[in-house]
Amino acid sequence: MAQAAGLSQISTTSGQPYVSKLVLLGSSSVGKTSLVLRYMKQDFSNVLPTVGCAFFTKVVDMGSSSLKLEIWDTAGQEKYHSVCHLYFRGANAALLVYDITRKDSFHKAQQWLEDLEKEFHPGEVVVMLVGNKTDLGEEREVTFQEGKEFAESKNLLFMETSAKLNYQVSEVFSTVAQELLQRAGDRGSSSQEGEAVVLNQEPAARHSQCCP
Ligand SMILES: Nc1nc2c(ncn2[C@@H]2O[C@H](COP(=O)(O)OP(=O)(O)OP(=O)(O)O)[C@@H](O)[C@H]2O)c(=O)[nH]1
Repeated sequence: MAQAAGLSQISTTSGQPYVSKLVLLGSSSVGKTSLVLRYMKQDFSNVLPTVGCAFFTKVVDMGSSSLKLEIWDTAGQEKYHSVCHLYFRGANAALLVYDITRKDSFHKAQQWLEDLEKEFHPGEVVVMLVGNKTDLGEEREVTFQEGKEFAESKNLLFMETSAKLNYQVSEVFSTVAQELLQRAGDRGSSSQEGEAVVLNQEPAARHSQCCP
C-alpha cells in the first residue's frame, strides 16, 4: 500500500538541507536507542526501554550538500508493535536492527521488512539491515554471511555495528544519508526544469518523547 502523497518525498527548498525521516525498527533490546545515542551524542550507557517512540534531528553534512535527518527511535517491546506502524508512515528510510547474538531478533527484523513492504512501493524507502553488538562475537547466533545474504536477496543495505565500541555507527547513518541524497538527486534531475520540490517542513520538538 502506498502512503499519502508527498509524505515520503525527499524534500528541499533552495539553500535548505534536504529533510528525510529515518525510522529505527527492531526487537526490544537490540540496541536501537544505543545506536542513536552513540551517533547523536557519542555516548553509550545503559538506557531504559523506549516507550512509544523517541525523536531526534541531526543535520548530516555531506560536503556539497547536507541532509536533515529526523530520526524516529521506536520501542521494540511487542506491546508497542502496532503503534510503531504509525511512526514509520511517511518514512524515507528505515534501519531494521537486530542483535547478532539473538536469532529471534534477526527473524523479527525480517518481519518488519514484510510490514514495510505492505506499506511502501519497492524502492520507495531506503532500508538498511543492521546487525548490532559485534563486540559480543563469541555469543554470535547470526553470521555476517547470513545477514549479508538476506540483505542482498531483498536489495537492502547491510552493516554490522557495535554501539558499545562505536563500530560503524556513524557509517550507518552517513551511508543511508548518502543514498537518500543520491535518490533525491536522481529525482531532481528527472523532474521538470524549475519544478519545486515540496518541503516536509518543521519537525516536532527536538529530542522529544512521543508516546502512544
Ligand atoms: N554489548 C553491547 N550491548 C549493547 C550494544 N548496544 C546496546 N547494548 C545494550 O543492549 C541493551 C538494550 O539497548 P537499547 O539501546 O535500549 O535497545 P533498544 O533496541 O532501543 O530497546 P527497546 O527500547 O526496548 O526497543 C542495553 O543494555 C544496552 O546497553 C552493543 O553494541 N553491544
